[in-house]
Amino acid sequence: MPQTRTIPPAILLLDDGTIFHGKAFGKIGTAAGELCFNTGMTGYQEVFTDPSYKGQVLIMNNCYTGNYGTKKEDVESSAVKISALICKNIAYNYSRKMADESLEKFLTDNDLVAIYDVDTRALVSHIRSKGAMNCIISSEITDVAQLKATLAKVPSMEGLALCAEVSTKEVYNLGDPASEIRIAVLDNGVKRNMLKCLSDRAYLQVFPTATSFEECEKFKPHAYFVSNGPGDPAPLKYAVDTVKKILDANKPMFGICLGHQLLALANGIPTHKMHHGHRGLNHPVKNLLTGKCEITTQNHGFAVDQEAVKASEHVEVTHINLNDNSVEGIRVKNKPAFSVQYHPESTPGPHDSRYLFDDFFNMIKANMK
Ligand SMILES: NC(=O)CC[C@H](N)C(=O)O
Repeated sequence: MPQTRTIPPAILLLDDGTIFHGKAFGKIGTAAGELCFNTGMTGYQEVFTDPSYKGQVLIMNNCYTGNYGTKKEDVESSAVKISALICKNIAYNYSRKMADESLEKFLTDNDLVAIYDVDTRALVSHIRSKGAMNCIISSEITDVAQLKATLAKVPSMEGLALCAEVSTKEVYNLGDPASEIRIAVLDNGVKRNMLKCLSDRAYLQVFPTATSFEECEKFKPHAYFVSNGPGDPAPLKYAVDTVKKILDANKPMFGICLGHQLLALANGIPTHKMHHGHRGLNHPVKNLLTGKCEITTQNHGFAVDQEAVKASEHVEVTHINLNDNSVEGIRVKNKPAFSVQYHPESTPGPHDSRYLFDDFFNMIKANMK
């Protein structure tokens, strides 16, 4: 006899009052956050564990999620970081020889509340026209008034500082201590593959997000790496201060995503909340220094102000997004510092932009002479 499952219903309520009904998946419970969508067809496990997604409820645009199960190594941090998940269809059965377990088991082990059988195309269209907004999902509460009251207490992503919640609490080292290059990593919620791309070629000391420049200097680093991270970059005054000191000391610096936004803020260039962000694996970016196009992995809801970069005496745009012309990369004139808004470590995603790690190491070596 084939086993039958009883799948409890679940409800999704948006800040503007829109309701979607679906089926429960993962943990039976209630969870809330800011709605965002990712257009990638693969890489769900890496996306769910990317610490930059802290505080966000993720819609997967792909019509099926879970087809290839999950694998212990395919994570970008120690646990799932999204607040909740919305899918069209869930694959209970998976097929991949190398997989360890099903997505269902992985999400239940990670206490993640999810809903599926939702018209995700309609939901994404809604966000694309109305903009990012908070939402709540529940598979335990059916009373809409009660859900509305809980949702009203969820803070807005704008102005929210979240890095301290996902950054390392302890300083630790990675890579070969005998390496000629030492890099101080400011962990704002760093993805594992960024650390791998760096520690394959250097000895790293990884610091909690709020570590001062003076404290990092005790490691005697040749360069600084400022990582990705969740939330709004604008309230992170401590990190902006550290980046300013890195620049004042003429130390080579590479920033990714939140690290890019911090480099802009340290140069007096503001950031703003985007209408609905960029999240996916196929965003076309043009490198203005080489004239070449690269297909990039992205995950951000804030952006660097385009006009302010253009007007800046100290900073120039190096990369632009070919979909909307937004700023994708900057460099500081006369300083060894650059950053990109997208994810060159690209797990998941194409490897077109890995050359940026070569650029970083070449810059460090030139600076050591
Ligand atoms: N991946 C990231 O570092 C994201 C940066 C920032 N939290 C944003 O949403 O724009």
